Amino acid sequence: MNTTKNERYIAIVYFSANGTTAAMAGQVAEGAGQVDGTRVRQIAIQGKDIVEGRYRNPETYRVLDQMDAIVFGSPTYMGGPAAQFKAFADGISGPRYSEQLWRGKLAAGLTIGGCPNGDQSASLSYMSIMASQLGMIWMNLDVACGHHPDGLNRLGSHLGLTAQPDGTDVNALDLDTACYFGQQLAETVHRFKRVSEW
Ligand SMILES: Cc1cc2nc3c(=O)[nH]c(=O)nc-3n(C[C@H](O)[C@H](O)[C@H](O)COP(=O)(O)O)c2cc1C
Repeated sequence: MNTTKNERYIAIVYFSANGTTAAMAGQVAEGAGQVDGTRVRQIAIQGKDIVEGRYRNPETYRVLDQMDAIVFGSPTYMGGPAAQFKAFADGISGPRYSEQLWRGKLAAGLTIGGCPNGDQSASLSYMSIMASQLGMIWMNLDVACGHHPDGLNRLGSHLGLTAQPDGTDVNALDLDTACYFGQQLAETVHRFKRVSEW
């Protein structure tokens, strides 16, 4: 990957079976891409890359090595991240853990569940613990529920993004929240880099 000094790189790596997590990932990418000098990659975790329960696509991890920030995404299944996401997470082990290769990168999480409180926070908790094991810096959602003029963060999640489908689509306010979050994340990445280079 060719990198440019002033550009910042964000990846959203997610699993989605039916497209709603993918729609949230797309909105995060949209928001992040609105910030000048930000390049965004979306990486879908594919079942075909999971062999004997472990994610085996080294290229995904190599791309993530280059990023300034990584957003982790999974639907909530049975009160936690989907098995496909966990297979990806377990595949991070090795030097990325033992040598903390992702130390100092920003991390964030997104999830979706069929219920307004479908224990989605358990998925976000898992992602934040995983990020802390890797030495990453967790980014929260800074919108007070019930106090945003446009109704963002209607589900009242601060640990990360949660969402709920409205029929087959994702609720429009949840998509707007994801777009806002992507923008905030990108701005934070640029701020962080400026401070660390100072
Ligand atoms: C096996 C399974 C378990 C699920 N468990 C939960 C759950 O614990 N909480 C919840 O709110 N929704 C749950 N759901 C609903 C999904 O999270 C929801 O349909 C989501 O939008 C799917 O994401 P996707 O469209 O990206 O595949 C479950 C769905 C499946 C298939």
